[in-house]
Amino acid sequence: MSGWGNDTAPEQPAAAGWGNGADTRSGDNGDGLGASEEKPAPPPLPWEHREAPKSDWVKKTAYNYANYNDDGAGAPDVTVTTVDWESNAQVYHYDGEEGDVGPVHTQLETILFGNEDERDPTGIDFTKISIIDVLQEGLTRINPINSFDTAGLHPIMLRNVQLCGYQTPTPIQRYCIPAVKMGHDIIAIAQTGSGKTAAYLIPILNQLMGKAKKLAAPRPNPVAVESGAAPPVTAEPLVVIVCPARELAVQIFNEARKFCYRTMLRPAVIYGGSPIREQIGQLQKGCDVLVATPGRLIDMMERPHVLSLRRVRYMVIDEADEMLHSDWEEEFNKILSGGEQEEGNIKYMLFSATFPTQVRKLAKDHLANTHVRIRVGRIGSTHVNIEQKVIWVDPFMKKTALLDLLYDLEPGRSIIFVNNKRVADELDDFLFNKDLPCTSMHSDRTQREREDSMRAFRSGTTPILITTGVSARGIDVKNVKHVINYDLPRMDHGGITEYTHRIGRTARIGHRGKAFSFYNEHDEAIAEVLTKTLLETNQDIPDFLQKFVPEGEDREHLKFEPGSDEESEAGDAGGAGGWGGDLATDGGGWNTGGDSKPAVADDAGEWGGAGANPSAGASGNDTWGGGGGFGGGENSAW
Ligand SMILES: Nc1ncnc2c1ncn2[C@@H]1O[C@H](COP(=O)(O)OP(=O)(O)OP(=O)(O)O)[C@@H](O)[C@H]1O
Repeated sequence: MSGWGNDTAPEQPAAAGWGNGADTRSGDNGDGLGASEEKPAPPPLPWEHREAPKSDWVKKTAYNYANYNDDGAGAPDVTVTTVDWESNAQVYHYDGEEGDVGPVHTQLETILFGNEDERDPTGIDFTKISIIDVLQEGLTRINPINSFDTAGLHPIMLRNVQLCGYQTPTPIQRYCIPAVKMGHDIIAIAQTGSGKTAAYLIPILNQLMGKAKKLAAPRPNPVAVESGAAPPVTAEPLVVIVCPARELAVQIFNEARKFCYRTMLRPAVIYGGSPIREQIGQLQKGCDVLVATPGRLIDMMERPHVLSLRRVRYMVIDEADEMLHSDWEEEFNKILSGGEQEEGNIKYMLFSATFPTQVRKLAKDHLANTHVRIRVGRIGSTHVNIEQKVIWVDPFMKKTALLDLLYDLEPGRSIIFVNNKRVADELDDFLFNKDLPCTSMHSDRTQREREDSMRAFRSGTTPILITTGVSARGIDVKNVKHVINYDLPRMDHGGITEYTHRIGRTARIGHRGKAFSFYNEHDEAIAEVLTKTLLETNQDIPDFLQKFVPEGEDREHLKFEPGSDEESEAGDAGGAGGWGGDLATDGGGWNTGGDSKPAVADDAGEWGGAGANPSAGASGNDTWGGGGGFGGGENSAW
């Protein structure tokens, strides 16, 4: 077995995959898993007989239930080596007496930013991330920054950016940093792994540098509260960041810890599943930047002595399309009205990699008329650095195929997505019994198990993570080399949007990665939009998807129709000037790269290079795109 789905020049038939449907899907090029004339389909070996090659996967590690006894509920004879909750991670403690900027704390600096020699991001391929078209709409045009050095950042913020190892702003950062400075509400849409978190954290925190004392509630040094020398305070954050998943909240909190370093701003995170009293304890030491999942946020809002939103200046909704979903509507409205502030007092920022039309319309209702909308690439597009393979695997062959794939791949962090919790448990057992170093996570697990699982995956102790969609969005783990869709997302459960988020766990910020998806006749519903998604970044189209390849003009200018799960803007494409679904043809907006081809264009040069001139492509026409785009006019999709 030499490779998986390594198929093919277009004129050659594509790899067939694992299955017994060789008659219709035969003729692979001999290096995939499927049937071919030279190499007939292997008989379905029972996986029990398969042995791991002497590969470099690390040794498997069993879950340590001794670590799990955090609430005193476990067996008394178990040695408890409690791992703390992520929400208790160390943050910079300013001393109010010291002014706006605190002194260096060498030990914490290493905890937050890692060892000095690990901070340099060399090895990242920045050329392909530069790309593409950046489109903006709104009453004001934003002049993008070209470097962090000239972005007008407070010296401490600039230092924190350098400590993170960021040398050049990503496209979304180039626009968001000045847009926040100008005081706009923002909707920002950019591909997975393109630095959206820093795109809001850096400018928002920068705006508050030096003003925290004036804006924040007076409060004692948090250390004094911790030691009991001062009474607890009510948390009155200036910034609230809401996101849909616990792991994501923790991750954003960890980013916020970095950018708050040596500032007066104190970050905290609250999320469901972990002891509320611990999180209340954190809030009562004071909090300026609060990261939260919606349920826990509302819970805390109902305890006015613990949390008040009356001072909030910035509200960020991360993974905004998910958050604006009808399931969250009630929570969302409660959160938005929780500050009871005068209109205009709070700046709203919505971020995501995907943003179906319907949800964007809803989003617009919450924002000021002066908001700006920025998008990098087609909404919901996948990144060109991800090599995507779709492999035919009959349902009963999935385990065998997975095993083969894992044995065949170069060992490295891999995420396996499944569609239900039972399958996640089952695969975890199955792979573990095959001596593969795996862990798993889903929403039925306790929060302790979820955190342990993520920690083990992040650290590389268990480089294989099996999970449901709970981890599809936002999770940023370095060096995820492979994503495997053991099950493709169903159209009624996220569809192509979920696919985009799932595979976006690899190839982040200029790295490369591979995404494999097992496909069979049950996945036909997603086939058409999946095929177009593959075509968009010039991926190989296997035989069994060939019938979904659009023809002629439609092939040249791929249209992502509304009504598909990943909504596009057919209505406003083709010159209407909105957020066109077809970057190659729509005249809307302007691009930074001087090249109006979509993300596959690889010739856009360095970040911030050719794109320095924001009027390039605008044709000096104020009504960008020829009608309705500018200012969200009537023809706009908004
Ligand atoms: N300017 C930069 N230079 C180098 N690395 C960066 C830069 N900005 C962000 N990063 C890093 O890129 C990674 C991805 O960023 P982030 O998680 O914010 O992506 P995202 O756009 O929010 O992705 P997703 O849509 O999947 O949530 C993070 O590890 C972050 O630290």
